[in-house]
Amino acid sequence: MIKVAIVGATGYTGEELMRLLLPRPDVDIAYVTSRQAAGTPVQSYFPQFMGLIDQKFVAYEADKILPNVDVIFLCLPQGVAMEMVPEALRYGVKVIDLSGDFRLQDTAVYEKYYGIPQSAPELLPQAVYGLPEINRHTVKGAQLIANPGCFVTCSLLGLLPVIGADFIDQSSIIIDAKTGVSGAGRSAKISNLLTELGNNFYAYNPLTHRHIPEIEQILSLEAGEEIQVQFTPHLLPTERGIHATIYVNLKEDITEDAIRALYQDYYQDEYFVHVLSEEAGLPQIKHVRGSNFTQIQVKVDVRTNRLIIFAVIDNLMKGASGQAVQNMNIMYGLEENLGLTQIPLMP
Ligand SMILES: NC(=O)C1=CN([C@@H]2O[C@H](COP(=O)(O)OP(=O)(O)OC[C@H]3O[C@@H](n4cnc5c(N)ncnc54)[C@H](OP(=O)(O)O)[C@@H]3O)[C@@H](O)[C@H]2O)C=CC1
Ligand SMILES: CC(=O)N[C@@H](CCC(=O)OP(=O)(O)O)C(=O)O
Repeated sequence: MIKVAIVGATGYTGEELMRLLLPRPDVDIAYVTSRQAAGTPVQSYFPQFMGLIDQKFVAYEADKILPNVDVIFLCLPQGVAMEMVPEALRYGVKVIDLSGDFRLQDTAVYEKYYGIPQSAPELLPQAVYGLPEINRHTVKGAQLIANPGCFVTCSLLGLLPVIGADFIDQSSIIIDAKTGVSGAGRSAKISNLLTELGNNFYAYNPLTHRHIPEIEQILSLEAGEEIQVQFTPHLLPTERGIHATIYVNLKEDITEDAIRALYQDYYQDEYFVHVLSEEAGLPQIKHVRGSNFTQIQVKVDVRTNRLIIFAVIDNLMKGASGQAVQNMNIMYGLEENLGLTQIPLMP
C-alpha cells in the first residue's frame, strides 16, 4: 500500500488527485491538508466524494505527517513548496511537486520569472523533471519530481518529435496556446468570474509567462543547442483544457505524410499520446477532457513552407494531477497507466 499525503488539497489539482487516487486499492490517502478547511470533513467540502473518503482536512504539520507517508503531492502556490521540500526529503518521503519551484535549473531565471528567489537551490540537482515521455528512466529512481507546467506539457509533447531535426528552423518556433480557467486555481479572482470571462477571450502575459523559460530549458536540452520560443497564452471561457497551435518554419521540402509518420513513430509506444491520422482531423479540448491523453495533429502549409502542430491536453490531468500520478506509478515500478485509463467525458 502506498501511503500518500495531498498537501493543498482544497485546490483544483488536489481535488483532481483525490478523484484519481480514491478508487485505487493500492493507494491510501492518509492525509489531505488545508489551512482554511482544517477540521472539515472532505466529503462535505467536496460532495462529489460523498461516501468515498472518511478523512477531515488537517493542517500541515510536518512531524505528524511525514513519518507516516511514502509520498507527498505538493499542490501549493509557487514559492510555498520549496519551503517544505527539504524537510520531506530528510524524512525519506518521495515528493511530487506540482508547482514550478523545482522545474528551472537556473536560479537566476527562476527569480526573474517568478519574482522570488529559489530558496532550496541545493536540491535542484536531484529534482527530476517529470515528463515521463522523455524522462521516465530518471523518474523511476527519483526522490523529488518537478511536475511540469500545463502549457509546457502540451507544447513539449507537440514539439519533441521535430526538435533538433535538420529540416526545421529552430529559431522560428511560435506557440499560440489557450487554456481553460481551472489552470488559474480555485482561489477567487474578479477576472475569473463568469461575468468577466463568459463571452470573452484574451491573451495574457505575453513575453513574461513563467512557462517560457521552462519550455526553452527542455527544448534546449533535447536539441543540444539553445532554443528560444515565442509563447503567448490565452484564457478561454471554459473549465478545462489546453490547446496549443505551434508554428515552425521548414528549411527543406518535407511532406505532411512524412512528418506525421515521424510523429507516429516517435510516440508509437506511448499510451498517453495519440498522433491523429489525417482523416481524424484536428484535435479538440473536449476530446481529452477528464483524461490523461494528449492528441496531436500536424499540417504542412506548402504555400508558406510552415509546419503547424496542434496539440491538446486536459490541464488538470496530463497538465498536472494525471501526470503526477503517472510519475508516482513509475516511481513505484507500476504500470504507467494504472488508475489513468479514464476515457474523455463526452458530451
Ligand atoms: N490548475 C492547474 O491546471 C495547474 C496547476 N499547477 C500548479 O499546481 C499548484 C496547485 O495549483 P491549483 O490546485 O490549481 O491551486 P489552487 O489555488 O486551486 O489551490 C492551492 C492550494 O494550496 C493551499 N494554499 C494556498 N496558499 C498556501 C500557503 N501559503 N501555504 C500552504 N497552503 C496554501 C490552498 O488551500 P488553503 O488556503 O485552504 O490552505 C489550496 O488547497 C500551483 O503551483 C499551480 O501553479 C500546475 C499545472 C496545472
Ligand atoms: C489560466 C491560468 O492562469 N493558468 C496558469 C497555468 C497553470 C500551470 O500550469 O501552472 P504552473 O503555475 O504550475 O506552472 C497560468 O497561466 O499561470
